[in-house]
Amino acid sequence: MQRALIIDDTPSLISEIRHMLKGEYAITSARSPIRGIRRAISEEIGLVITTLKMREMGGLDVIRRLRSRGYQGCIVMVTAFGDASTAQEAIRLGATDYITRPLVAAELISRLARALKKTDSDSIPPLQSIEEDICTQDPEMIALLELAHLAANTDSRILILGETGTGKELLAKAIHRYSQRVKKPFIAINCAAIQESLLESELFGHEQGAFTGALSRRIGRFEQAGTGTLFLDEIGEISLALQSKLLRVLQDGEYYRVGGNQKLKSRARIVAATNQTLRQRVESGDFRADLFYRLNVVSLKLPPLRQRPGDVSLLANFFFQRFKSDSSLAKRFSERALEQLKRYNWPGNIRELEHLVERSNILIRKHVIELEDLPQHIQQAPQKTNVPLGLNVETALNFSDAKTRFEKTYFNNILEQSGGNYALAARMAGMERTVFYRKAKKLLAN
Ligand SMILES: Nc1ncnc2c1ncn2[C@@H]1O[C@H](COP(=O)(O)OP(=O)(O)OP(=O)(O)O)[C@@H](O)[C@H]1O
Repeated sequence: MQRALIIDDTPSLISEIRHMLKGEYAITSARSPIRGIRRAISEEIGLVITTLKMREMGGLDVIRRLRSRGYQGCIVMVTAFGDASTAQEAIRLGATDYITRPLVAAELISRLARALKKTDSDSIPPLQSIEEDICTQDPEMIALLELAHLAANTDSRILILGETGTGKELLAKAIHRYSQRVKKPFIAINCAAIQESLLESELFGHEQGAFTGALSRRIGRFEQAGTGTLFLDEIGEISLALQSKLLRVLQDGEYYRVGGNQKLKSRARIVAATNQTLRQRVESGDFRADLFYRLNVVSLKLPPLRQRPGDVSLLANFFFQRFKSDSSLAKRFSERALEQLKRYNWPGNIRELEHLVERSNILIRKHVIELEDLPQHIQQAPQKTNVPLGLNVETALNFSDAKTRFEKTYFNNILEQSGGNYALAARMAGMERTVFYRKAKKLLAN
């Protein structure tokens, strides 16, 4: 028997619906919308019946959250407060149907059956807007998300630019989710995190015996992506030799596995990202101009967090909500703490803020987190300018904190001097590229 989950906080309505659907569905219920959403997804329940007004969270939010987390089942909204505009809004957000009370058993049963049939025949869930997945109130970001939404529905290649932690991968995933390829794979590869010698086989796969250690045939990311989306992160890091191989795939869609002679075709949509100024790399001859133009059909530049101070409190609250336990109230930063957070430079951008919230949530046993509870380097952050190298580190810090602070400033500055080019920055620092990359990422996230 098909399972159905009723999400509502009034026991009388739950038992009314339960009674009407007895023998038709295996009914289960959740009086907490948050728990209901989790159950619908984790238990893969095919039908969700929700109401509009609940204390913990409204029904429209339930629909929005279910769809933004990839729930593909049928959602029917039942309410006594229905009006045309709420119905339209529910449908726009992804509800399959909308039924107004008082309920009549026969009508409810037939409408649910019709809604389930419609869900089965719909190949693509209703499109929502990218803005709902990505928290922002910054006008520049909102304009960028509108453009991303338009581009998502085309097959154009997209180049996402932005400093580390600004949300490039999140945006790439949202673009995939709002594209016609949503039911196909989304495959990501970070070109900076993989050794140059292995990157080619990661991308294109290899045949058995292609090189020492290639014990069996392995398919690469292009093949895994199929007709889905391939996200090439840190594209600016690939060598000139690999750039020409990539160019060939982008030009005519053809490639070979390493050590193979069977011509393969790629039909994946390419979304690439970089935290470098690729144009400068093209001018300096480090990045092929023809590849740059092939990738840069639509370009989306994510602003750093320090340029969108209005988003700091919005994102902080969003993360506090995410990290809170079911029973507790979400924590928050005090006004003074928020003022300082808005002044801070955020070299690791949103990832750094997310980690700060996660840590504050665990370590600070107060509901409101004060300025004094923030890490020293944030409390003492002067302004949103370049952090000076800081050789006059306060002796108030212990050695380990002072060392971390120095390293963070060093990596931040050297990356800025290299225009965000990890390979160049690693050379300037005299470090191996992948080691430099891993260390920079770790430091700038905290
Ligand atoms: N606008 C946003 N709303 C909510 N969460 C966000 C937003 N932007 C980024 N995040 C979160 O911040 C973290 C970093 O984002 P993401 O990994 O997409 O950044 P990135 O630019 O790809 O980083 P890198 O260049 O280091 O790979 C993720 O956990 C992501 O979910």
